[in-house]
Amino acid sequence: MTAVLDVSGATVRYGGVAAVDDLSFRHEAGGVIGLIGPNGAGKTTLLNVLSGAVRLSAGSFALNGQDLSARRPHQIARHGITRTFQNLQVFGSLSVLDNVLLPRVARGWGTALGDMVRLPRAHRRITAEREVAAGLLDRVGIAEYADTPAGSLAYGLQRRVEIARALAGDPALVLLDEPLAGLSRSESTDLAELFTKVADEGVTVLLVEHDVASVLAVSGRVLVLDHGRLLADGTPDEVSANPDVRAAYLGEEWT
Ligand SMILES: Nc1ncnc2c1ncn2[C@@H]1O[C@H](COP(=O)(O)OP(=O)(O)OP(=O)(O)O)[C@@H](O)[C@H]1O
Repeated sequence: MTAVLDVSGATVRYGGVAAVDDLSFRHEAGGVIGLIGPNGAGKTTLLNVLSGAVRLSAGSFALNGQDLSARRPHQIARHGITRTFQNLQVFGSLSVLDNVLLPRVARGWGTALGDMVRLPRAHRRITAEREVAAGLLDRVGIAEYADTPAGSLAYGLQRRVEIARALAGDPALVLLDEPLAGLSRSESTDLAELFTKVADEGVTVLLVEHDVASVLAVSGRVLVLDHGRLLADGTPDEVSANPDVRAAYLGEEWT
């Protein structure tokens, strides 16, 4: 069976520092994969690699058997890996629906130009895209805010806008970079439930998050990085019981 994600010997060096150091893992089962580790462990660097923002110094990664390690971010997105960012990236003055519609329409820009001379077809296409975008809002639980300016929503709801936009690319794998940062406990619990729902719908979720308790609660598999290397890999129970993991978190918050 082809792995959804196959990371092999992945290494990123910054000068003398290996932010990610000969990291290998395969993931075939879908679901939510939690990626945790102390500060500076290499989590964000790995996410940046998988989304094409950072190039590997050595090694490779493949999605569904296709090596994507030399591809650019937009190509990687087209091949099925999309992401959200640590800092919210919503267009505050645009409506929630337009935030999700925009990347879908932009993706078909060549077609849009052609459409200018075939207006009925353009109208049908935009109508269809709006329906898809509305469906995405419904999927992430913000359908009622479709016409609201995204910037006026509570922080937790803006996170959902970002997730809807990541899902708009029809990904096989979505990378979430600290989606719970800055949220209240109840907002965190609500949003974390969404990750499980997205995974149940068939999109593999790779979740980087400092809130370890939430990661353990929603992930089927947890990878623990330390100094760019895989320190532990297992179920939430296995990882929680691992003394090396607790030692690595010494001085930092552990659940
Ligand atoms: N652009 C860069 N230039 C130089 N060093 C970098 C760069 N990006 C990351 N690093 C270093 O690589 C290592 C891993 O950093 P990274 O941000 O990936 O860790 P992290 O696990 O995401 O940490 P945190 O939990 O604090 O966000 C750190 O030592 C960091 O200082």
